[in-house]
Formats: sequence, C-alpha cells, structure tokens
Amino acid sequence: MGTERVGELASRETEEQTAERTLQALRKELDEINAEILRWLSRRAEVVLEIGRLKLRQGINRFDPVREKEMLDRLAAMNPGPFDDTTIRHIFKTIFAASLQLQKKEEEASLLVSRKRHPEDTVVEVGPVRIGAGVPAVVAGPCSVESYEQTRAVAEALREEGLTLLRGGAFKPRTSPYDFQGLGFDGLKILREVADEFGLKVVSEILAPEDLEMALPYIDVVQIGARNMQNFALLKAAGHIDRPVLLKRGLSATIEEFKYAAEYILAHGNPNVILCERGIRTFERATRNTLDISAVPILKAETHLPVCVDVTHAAGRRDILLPLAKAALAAGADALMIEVHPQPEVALSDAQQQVNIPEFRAWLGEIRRMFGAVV
Ligand SMILES: O=C(O)C(=O)C[C@]1(C(=O)O)C=C[C@@H](O)C=C1
Repeated sequence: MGTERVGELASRETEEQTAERTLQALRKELDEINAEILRWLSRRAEVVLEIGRLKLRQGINRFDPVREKEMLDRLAAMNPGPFDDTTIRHIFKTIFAASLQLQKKEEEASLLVSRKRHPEDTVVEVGPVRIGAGVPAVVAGPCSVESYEQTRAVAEALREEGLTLLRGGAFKPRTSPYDFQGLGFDGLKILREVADEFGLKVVSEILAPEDLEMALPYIDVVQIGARNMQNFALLKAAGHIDRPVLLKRGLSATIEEFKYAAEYILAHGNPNVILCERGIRTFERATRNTLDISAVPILKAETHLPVCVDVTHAAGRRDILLPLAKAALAAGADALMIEVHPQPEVALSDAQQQVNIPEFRAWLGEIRRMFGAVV
C-alpha cells in the first residue's frame, strides 16, 4: 500500500472518530435535556395535583378546556421552532391529558370506597351473617312478596338449609305502570312476620327516600335497586340510616359510576354497603342482562366493600343460575342472590327466572359441594 493511501485511511479514521465523539457529546447533551424535561414534568405534575386537590375541595370540574386552549394558544404564539405549532400543541395536549389522569387517579384513591384509602375488607354484619368475612352468603327469596303463605314457604326452606338472608320485593320498580307494583308496606309486614318466625333477616328494596324511615322496623338490609342506583336523594337518605345497604349496579352503569353511587352512601355516614353486580344491558338477548363477571374482581380490588352477585337478574332464565353462581364465587364474590318461589309458574313477577324450592335446594347443594359452607 502506498503512503498516500495509508494517509487517506488514517484521516478517514480520524473523521469517523470525530463524528463518533460528536454524536456521543450530542447524546450526552440530550440525556441532560431529557433529565431536565423530566424534572420539569414532575414539578408540573406536583402543581397539577395541588390544583386537583383545590378543585376537588371546591367541587370544580377537573377538565377545563378553556384553560387548556388558553395555554395552547400562548405556547403556539411563543413557539421559537423548529417544531411547528401543530406539533407543539399535540405534545402539550398529551401532557394535559396525562395531568388529568393523574388528578383522577389521586381523587379515586381518596374516595371512601377506595381500597387504597381503606386496605382492609369491610365486613357487613347482618345478625349472625358476616358478609365479606370469607364464607359466601346466600340471599334468597321471591321476586315479589305476594302472600303470607308464599313467603313463609320460602322462609321455611331457608331455615331448613341453615340460611338467614330472606329477600322479597314489597315495592316493585316495574317497567310498565300496569304490572304488579308490589304489596308495599303490607308486603314488608309479611316479610318481618315470617322472618321473625324463622329467625331470618329481611333484605328488601325501598324506592323512595320518604319511605325509608317508615320501612326500617321491617327491614334488616335496605336494597337500592338497579333503576335507582343514581337516585341521589335516595342514596343520601340511605347514608343516614343505621342499616346495611345492598346497592345494585345500574343497568347501564359503568363500574366507576357504581363506585361513585356507593361513595354517596358512605359520604353521608353509612359505611355498611354491599355492592351487587346484577348484569348490565348489552346487545346480547340470550340472557336478560349480561353478567359482568369482571366487575367482581375489579370491585374487590378497587374497593373494600363486599360484593354480591344477583344471578337471577343477570340471567333472566333459570337454567344457567348454577354456572353463573360458580363463576361469581370463583371470581371472588362474597354473596349470591337468587330468586326462589314456591310456584314460579304462577308468580306475579319474573315467572320465567325464579326457581322452585327443590331446584333451589339442588342449586345450593352444588354450591356447597364446590365451595364448602355458605351462610
Ligand atoms: O389548570 C387547571 O385547572 C388544571 O387542572 C391543570 C391542567 C393542566 O395540566 O394544565 C389539567 C387539566 C385541565 O383540563 C386544565 C389544566
């Protein structure tokens, strides 16, 4: 190789080495800039959280599009380039969205229902039954209280099975005003009388805040139904009573809305709330509603409240109540609810979904075989 060629190679090598060194230096500068941006982003996030706390205290909406637009316009006006305004707007919009998420996460963690705020499981005591303490509870009874005899027949079966929680609808929220509306206070009296005869506890729905106080002598657990999940007057009134509340998830409610509904009750002073997943409305027509089984572990993880699954309303048909109940318990549910009627075929409401007493006993036997004791 001639000396000229050697010299050429040597100078190319130095050129490459210089470029490599420059690249290293520029990357080092970028690393420092990144660290600086991160520091400022974190500082910004702290300020955003502080604003979030202030807004929460004052009941102001987290999302403020006017403020966001002002900031974006100002940033675009002072943009020195080389990024164009659209890119700058896009980057800052992403920062605002992340900031909103941060505020939301902190707010959720501060909710009374949140497991982050209250890590231990809440156990709701109804007489001898401790819902949420590990042994699955079963709430069973007719859709509607129709007569003393009908209610008594179911109550007797519950007692024979060693169960305690008797459900029965006295005030019925029906889609049509012409359908059976329930026996009202007469129904509650039947429930109380029968429950006392067999040493049971009554779970029954109340529709209106003004009925709550008068209903309390007859009811051990006040049910707030799916259609009333966002009846805020009722939720607030239920917060003021000294009785556990079984709150059903609304037909089209998200898990977040469900949690906020429960928050109303806790925020008004009543910590004894049982969340009840009862199926949500979807396009599927093979079942009356779609049992949102994933709500069970999510509610268990995000809240400290016991979770019940109403298999009857989720299914709307009696042939799949057993697999749904197994799925619910396997997913972590603390309680099951099922409708039982001595003669479902002549029931005044929901005839196609209630089971008769022998079917109920068989269902219960299978649950016990798979999951052990129930209360
Ligand atoms: O300024 C506020 O009110 C904030 O909550 C902060 C912030 C932001 O990140 O700048 C976050 C969300 C709002 O939509 C608007 C602005």
